[in-house]
Amino acid sequence: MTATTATTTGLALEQVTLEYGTGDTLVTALDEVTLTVEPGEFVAVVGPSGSGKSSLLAVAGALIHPTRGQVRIADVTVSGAKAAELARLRRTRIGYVFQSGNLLASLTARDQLLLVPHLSGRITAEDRARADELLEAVGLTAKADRRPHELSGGERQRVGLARALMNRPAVLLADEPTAALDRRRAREIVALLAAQAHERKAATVMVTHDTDLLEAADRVVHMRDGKLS
Ligand SMILES: Nc1ncnc2c1ncn2[C@@H]1O[C@H](COP(=O)(O)OP(=O)(O)OP(=O)(O)O)[C@@H](O)[C@H]1O
Repeated sequence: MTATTATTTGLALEQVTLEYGTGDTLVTALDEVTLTVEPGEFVAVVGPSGSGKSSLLAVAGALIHPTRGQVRIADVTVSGAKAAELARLRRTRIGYVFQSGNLLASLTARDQLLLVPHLSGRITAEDRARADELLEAVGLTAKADRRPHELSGGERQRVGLARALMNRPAVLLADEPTAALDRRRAREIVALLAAQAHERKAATVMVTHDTDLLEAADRVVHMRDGKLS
């Protein structure tokens, strides 16, 4: 097994199997999935409901240990890591973009971003500069002081993307990031995600069931019954 382990500073899943339950209730959510995503590469995972897409992201984001197989995130082998190391890995090397932004209602757009360094300790001048740079990158400089209810769905999702980039993630994971958006805004967010993945060299995986959104991806992989093709 070690001889075939891929080396990448991005994301590598090697023959990953994830099972839920046991016996009669056993579900194989991921079935020997192998996937390598290089830094700066944008991979779309498409597949029907229940095919294992969210399970793939949970494993790739070090949220769930696979039943079998290896996951490497930015050169850290997840199976060998202790809980504290995994928590640090999630906080410092992985960015998540959620379906509907997952913003805190009481915080301005800028403060949503500054919450990331705040949770790791303290906010530095460099963090403030980075937050402003990221808000500019997603086209929200003029709306940095607005709270979520003062932003459109697409704008909220842009804030979610900028927040996911705050910790300079090696791995960027997006779970149906366009679910709450109309077609035009969905395309805009995916284009922005692709551009940021490339520019910031994040190994990026976007899960979607929308085959209209695949043009922006460098690579498309299909998931069916827990298997990738
Ligand atoms: N905690 C769990 N316990 C038991 N089975 C689960 C659990 N989570 C997911 N599953 C099962 O694992 C399989 C894959 O689920 P998963 O959520 O990864 O699919 P998905 O492709 O993301 O689906 P959707 O597009 O509907 O979100 C499904 O059969 C699902 O019912």
